[in-house]
Amino acid sequence: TGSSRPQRMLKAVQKNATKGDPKSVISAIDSYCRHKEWAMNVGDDKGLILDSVLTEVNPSTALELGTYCGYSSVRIARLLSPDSKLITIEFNPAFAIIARQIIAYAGLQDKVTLVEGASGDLIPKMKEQFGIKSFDFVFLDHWKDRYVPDTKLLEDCGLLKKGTVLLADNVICPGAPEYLQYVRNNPRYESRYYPSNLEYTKVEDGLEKSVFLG
Ligand SMILES: Cc1cc(-c2n[nH]c(CCNC(=O)c3cc(-c4ccc(F)cc4)cc(O)c3O)n2)ccn1
Ligand SMILES: [Mg+2]
Repeated sequence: TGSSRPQRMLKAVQKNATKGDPKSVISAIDSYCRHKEWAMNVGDDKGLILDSVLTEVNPSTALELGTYCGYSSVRIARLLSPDSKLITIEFNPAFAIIARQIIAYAGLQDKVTLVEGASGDLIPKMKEQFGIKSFDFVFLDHWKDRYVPDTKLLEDCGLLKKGTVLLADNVICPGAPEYLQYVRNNPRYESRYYPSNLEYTKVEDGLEKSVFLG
């Protein structure tokens, strides 16, 4: 049995990036996925939009749904203030193993808590298990058909507060049409679409930013 795509991505980071340097980890992954083999990281184009929204929000507590190999965990954690934290949820143990190593290689393990499991099971445990009152920022990048149920779950668990920013990847490709419908027609959200392209391709995609109004 050969290596997996995530394992080859980790090898590329260990070969081409500098330990403790998040920027070099991001570039190593982007270069590998653009020139060697595609992978479902948010990527460098949408990554710039993610960076700008994060800089604007400057979250103390951030949640990521869908870690994959940790590319966006590194993008997010590198921009957090000293005492701020990121909790990231990954469903697939094979992805989680790689993500932990990539996050550690970037030197960001103290800012990131990776939790393995399904979003629907873990979101209701956030308060009791991680002492979270509410999230300032949520990056939705997991199964596209979970965007709506998990947003409703975050609301019902009291994990959103006035001003919480939700940023959703892939609203065009693979697409999250029900989610766009939900946040754009809901008076409790102020939404805006940021056009871009599917990671490492010319295919149209984009991010939807939605501010929870309380
Ligand atoms: C239920 C639950 C689930 C999770 C969870 N953890 N990891 C993920 C990964 C989800 N991501 C994607 O499927 C994804 C796909 C594409 C894509 C693929 C093929 C194409 F042809 C074009 C585009 C592009 C992307 O940018 C994506 O993000 N989900 C975590 C917790 N709980
Ligand atoms: Mg994505």
